[in-house]
Amino acid sequence: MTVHSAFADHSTASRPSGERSLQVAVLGGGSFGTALASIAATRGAHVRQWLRDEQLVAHINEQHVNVRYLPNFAIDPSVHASSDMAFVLEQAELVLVAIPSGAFRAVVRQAAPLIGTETLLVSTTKGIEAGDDFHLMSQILEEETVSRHIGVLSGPNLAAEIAEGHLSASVIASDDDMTRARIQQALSCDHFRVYASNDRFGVELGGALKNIYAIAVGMAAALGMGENTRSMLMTRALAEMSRFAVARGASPMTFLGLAGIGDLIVTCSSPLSRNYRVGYAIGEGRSLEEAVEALGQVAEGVNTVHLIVDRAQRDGVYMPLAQALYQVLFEGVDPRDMALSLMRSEQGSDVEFTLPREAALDAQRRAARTHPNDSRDTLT
Ligand SMILES: NC(=O)C1=CN([C@@H]2O[C@H](COP(=O)(O)OP(=O)(O)OC[C@H]3O[C@@H](n4cnc5c(N)ncnc54)[C@H](OP(=O)(O)O)[C@@H]3O)[C@@H](O)[C@H]2O)C=CC1
Ligand SMILES: O=C(CO)COP(=O)(O)O
Repeated sequence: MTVHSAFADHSTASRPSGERSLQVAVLGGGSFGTALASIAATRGAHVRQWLRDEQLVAHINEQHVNVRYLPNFAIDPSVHASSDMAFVLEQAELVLVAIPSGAFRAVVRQAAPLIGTETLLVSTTKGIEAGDDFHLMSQILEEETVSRHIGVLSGPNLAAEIAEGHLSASVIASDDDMTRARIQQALSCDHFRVYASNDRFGVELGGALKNIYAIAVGMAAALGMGENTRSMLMTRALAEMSRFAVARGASPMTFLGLAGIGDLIVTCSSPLSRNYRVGYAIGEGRSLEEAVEALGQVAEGVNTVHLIVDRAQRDGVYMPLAQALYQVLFEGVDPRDMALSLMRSEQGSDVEFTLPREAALDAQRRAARTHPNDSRDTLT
């Protein structure tokens, strides 16, 4: 097995000198949690990482490799893994939570008694909690802990590429300017940049929503659809994502940034994305269950699509791509039939923030009334 030492290669240039070390806790031993733990350590922080698998804990501490999630990369040797939550959180000033959405609340609840009002608390998870309440991860952090410094880290961040030292960037979103600035200090290094945003809700929704469309694009790729198709899907996905997020109070501008279009591009383009891989497998003819089982990790988009379609229906937000994916994944609709039906659906406005969708549709209705024989109905 070749173990690259990209983290170590970049550490010397990045480590600040003469500063008191920040105490960082990472909850979660998956690939992103591990990559972030290593980055924080190369920046000079004292890093403890919590995971529940004792064998993996021992391996990380002895071999400095996460054999399950990032087998080919050397973790900064100062990262200390443990399955003891109290030990990991003892004195932690910054806590990064990298746990899938299905287990997020339970883990945060376990950590909560050890988190103070001044602890910086950041979710890296791109999902939505199952249930009727439509809770994002940062809302869970707010509900379950007393921390006054809550943030969300999201962006085009394939963990394996970060681990390899590929130049990457992310967004820290928080209402609190000190939280944003301190996370930027703690995590930015020669191969990882961290930009700031005050639209926590928009950044978080961007990360959760793009997973849905990565499944759809993976499916289209496996079906042999071309680059025009990919581009159309991604751009219309962006329209849908921003429509949904804006209806829930986010800024449309956020979707022009790293946590919007940036993350959509990477997740819809790379077989390293778990969501893309699930879509690809389904496009090749596997069932959803087979695709998820073969992946062996969590593809958040599978649960997110269900929650988004439900919420969009209740709130009256038009989301044809998400709806179509839902029907393919859960109602047995053939993806090719679905593609044709989408091609025959309404053609509204390109960018709704310049030409509102209703205005475009209204003009089409008037044209259809005054020139009924010019073309087929575009509003079917
Ligand atoms: N991987 C990536 O490229 C990126 C991921 N993200 C986001 O970050 C989040 C974390 O991702 P990632 O690091 O890849 O990890 P995963 O989503 O693969 O999660 C794996 C970690 O969570 C632990 N875990 C799962 N269920 C539980 C539970 N019930 N109790 C305790 N621990 C549990 C796993 O433990 P065990 O091994 O014991 O099951 C493992 O340590 C994801 O939600 C993802 O959306 C964001 C950017 C990039
Ligand atoms: O969020 C990611 C990249 O930014 C990783 O996506 P996946 O969860 O699909 O692997």
